[in-house]
Amino acid sequence: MSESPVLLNKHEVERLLTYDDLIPRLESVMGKFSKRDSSEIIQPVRSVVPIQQHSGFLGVMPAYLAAEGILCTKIVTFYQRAEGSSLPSTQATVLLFHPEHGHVTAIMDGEAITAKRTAAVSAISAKLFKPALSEVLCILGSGQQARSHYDVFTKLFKFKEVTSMKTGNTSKSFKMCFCVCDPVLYTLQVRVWSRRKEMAQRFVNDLQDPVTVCSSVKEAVIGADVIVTATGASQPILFGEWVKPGAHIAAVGACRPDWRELDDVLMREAVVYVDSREGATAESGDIILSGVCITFHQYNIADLSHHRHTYSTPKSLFSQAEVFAELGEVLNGSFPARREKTTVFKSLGMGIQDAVSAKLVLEKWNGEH
Ligand SMILES: NC(=O)C1=CN([C@@H]2O[C@H](COP(=O)(O)OP(=O)(O)OC[C@H]3O[C@@H](n4cnc5c(N)ncnc54)[C@H](O)[C@@H]3O)[C@@H](O)[C@H]2O)C=CC1
Ligand SMILES: O=C([O-])C1=[NH+]CCC1
Repeated sequence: MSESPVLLNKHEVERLLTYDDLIPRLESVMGKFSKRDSSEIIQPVRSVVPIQQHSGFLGVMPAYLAAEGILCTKIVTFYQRAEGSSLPSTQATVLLFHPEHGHVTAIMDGEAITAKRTAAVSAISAKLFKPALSEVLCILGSGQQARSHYDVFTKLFKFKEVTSMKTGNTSKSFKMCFCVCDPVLYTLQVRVWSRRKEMAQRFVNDLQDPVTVCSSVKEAVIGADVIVTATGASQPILFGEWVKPGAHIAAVGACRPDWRELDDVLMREAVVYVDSREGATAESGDIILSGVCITFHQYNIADLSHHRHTYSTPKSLFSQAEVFAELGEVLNGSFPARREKTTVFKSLGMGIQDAVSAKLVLEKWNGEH
């Protein structure tokens, strides 16, 4: 007879799941996933049931990680809620199974896992793609994801260190200049925007450090080095013309094929990374619907020799934004991190991320009992 499953509530999961432990596990599993070279990791694209009547969706996200002995599924619902609704728009439960015998070993809250693992993956993208000197972080949205992103981004990137030079006397007999490498700490500036300013203000009131509340997306993003989009928007809210060249955007919302957070200009100009190519091409409106304009100039070779073009009118086609690489392909060294460019990391969420998070929580809980 199998033992009863361990039951862990949101409070317990939040306590046990720390970013310091989680980030290396996510980096490792995403790097392995992107190798696609074995049956070691199985993760189908999320199955989604639309609940049209109530503007919601039910998603099932299974994953099997043979080497780690993890068999898991998350069941998640996500809804488009009215502003100020007291109900969470993303709710989830994670089940861990015994891979050999098939019984359920743990049932745990998936809201905390979803909030933390999504933010941790965005933070990994920022580590790889943000400009070297990043001083301004902008968060669009003020819900659960906005908060977890604030927490992990300010934990990891709170300060940048630069070196200052000092001169002084070292001995009585002669004067000498010496240099001291002194770390100077600059506080990362954080800006937040939300559809209703009072929601952004409420978000800020819960924080210890100063954060600027902005009245418009444009005001919030101009000059920002790192931008997190974590909204329920279904139409673009972030426009490429406002984005500082070289900035990094972690795009977390718009997880339906007909939803957008980012406009075509941004999708065209940025180098686009995703968590999973299959997930992104099935579920991301920012990728599926973004019209990238390709212009062809056709020449007649014979006429070229006389310096005349047969077709002087360019012909244009529209195609989807190109996915440059998966985050895991950068983590495993197959693709470069093009930090010098404007970069978008389009996150949809992956079952393997939930699976390693849940395993970590269970290990920690087992360690305490
Ligand atoms: N990539 C991933 O792995 C995950 C993505 N998500 C997605 O991230 C987004 C945020 O999720 P949560 O923070 O859990 O939701 P939430 O409901 O806690 O926060 C949503 C925020 O978006 C704002 N918002 C809603 N509709 C908007 C609109 N039309 N225009 C501008 N702002 C709007 C709300 O005011 C609120 O600030 C959702 O789209 C959700 O589906 C959620 C979990 C994981
Ligand atoms: O990965 C996830 O859990 C979700 N992505 C979009 C909504 C929920």
